[in-house]
Amino acid sequence: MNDRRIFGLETEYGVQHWHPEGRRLSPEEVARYLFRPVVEWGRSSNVFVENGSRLYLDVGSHPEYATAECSTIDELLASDAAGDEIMRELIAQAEERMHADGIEGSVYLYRNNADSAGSSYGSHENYLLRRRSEYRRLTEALVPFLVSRQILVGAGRVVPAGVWPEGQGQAHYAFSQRADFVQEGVSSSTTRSRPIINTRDEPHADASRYRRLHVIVGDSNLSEHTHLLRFGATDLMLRMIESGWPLGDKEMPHPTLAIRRASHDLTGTAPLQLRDGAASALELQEHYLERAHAFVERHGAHHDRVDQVLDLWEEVLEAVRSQDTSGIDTRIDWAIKLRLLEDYRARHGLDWSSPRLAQLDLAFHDLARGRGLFQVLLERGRVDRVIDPAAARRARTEPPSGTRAAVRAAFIRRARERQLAYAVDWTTMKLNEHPLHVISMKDPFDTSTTAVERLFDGVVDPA
Ligand SMILES: Nc1ncnc2c1ncn2[C@@H]1O[C@H](COP(=O)(O)OP(=O)(O)OP(=O)(O)O)[C@@H](O)[C@H]1O
Ligand SMILES: [Mg+2]
Repeated sequence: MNDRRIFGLETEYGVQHWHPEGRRLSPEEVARYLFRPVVEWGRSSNVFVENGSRLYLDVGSHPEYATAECSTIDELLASDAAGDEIMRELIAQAEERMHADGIEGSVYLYRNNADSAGSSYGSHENYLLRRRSEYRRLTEALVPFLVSRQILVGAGRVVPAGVWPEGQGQAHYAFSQRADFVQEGVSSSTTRSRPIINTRDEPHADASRYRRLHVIVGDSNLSEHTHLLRFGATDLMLRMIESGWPLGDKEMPHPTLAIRRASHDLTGTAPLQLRDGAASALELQEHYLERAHAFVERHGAHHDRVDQVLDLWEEVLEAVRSQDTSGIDTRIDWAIKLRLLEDYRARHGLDWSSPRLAQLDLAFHDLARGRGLFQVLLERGRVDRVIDPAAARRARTEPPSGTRAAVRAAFIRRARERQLAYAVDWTTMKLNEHPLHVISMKDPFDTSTTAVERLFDGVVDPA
């Protein structure tokens, strides 16, 4: 069994300008300010940066950072944290320029999944698969796992009255931000129909050998442990499916209904319809965890955080089962947020319908240090970390070392040292002045920089 996989995480951010009296800029205007320095050095609002990751502004107003290809979860956590840092730097520069233009107020940056206008934006996971795996079977087998996974790794949401059950229902707290926006199970469209898995076949690699699985159902997570569980458990699921490990026949005929039911039921016990019978989110996850334990016992752990993933998986299920989240409320997003809101609710005697709670929910996702509520908990040591903060700081400029991202970063560094314009995507790189010398990187595990050296030492600076 090949033990290595590529992971990547794409995060779309929400931005908002706030001014107590003056005119507030629209999110589109804010995004344009944010990307001005990017356009100045990269000549585009779609660039690859020095750590090998992609930074861009699509149509609309949600800046996106896509981590470089990572071959371990630790690399992924670091590369992802670097994205938040880059966005903070862009915010600081944008505010300076705005103030220079006479526009007062502050820019808020949110790592969440819905704005006040009711539109949703994503947190997309990417997993490398071998082409030979039966893709259709794999995605079908993954859907019930992904539908129930939100009880592990949802980011938590204050739900206003009238949302669930649809058109009615009291205000309450739910596991997931994204669940109510999901419109399909497995489909090739991302924006129009918002599926759980997007099947558009863009492997960003040798298409005869690889596929890229694009999971777009996840919430934007904040805590490193929640990311660890999200990627660690999903990777274990993929390994089990790829190796034909028996997972039982858990086909889910109505995933969009099931995902809503599971999200709005904090007990984890609401029955979700399967093709044969029904199972709750808790039962489904207990089943997958039992299978994963047996799988790891048979095949051994394939990386050094497998035991931690399995333990955390069990701890979260135990918390849901016992309705006691005190064991996970420093590690799992929905539980961290729930504790904060419950404390506030108790102190002020508030009902879930209070607008104060919806504001705190939003403030939880504010990325500003010293202001965003999750950031403050982190700074006060009330949230546990997985990686050394120094590793996250290094990842701002350094690529993950085990993938072609290292080659891309070497190319970008040398091009920028010489102030040469370049064009890069996930699999190719070239200098605009030397359009015939395209470097192709079809194998995401290839870390050889020979072609980059040949280009710069042989073509750009021949001896
Ligand atoms: N071969 C691969 N297998 C798995 N993940 C990959 C592979 N190549 C790149 N990735 C990761 O996939 C993500 C691609 O991000 P990007 O935003 O470009 O996604 P996209 O789906 O191609 O495009 P868009 O968001 O514009 O629709 C990155 O996080 C990257 O690290
Ligand atoms: Mg993207």
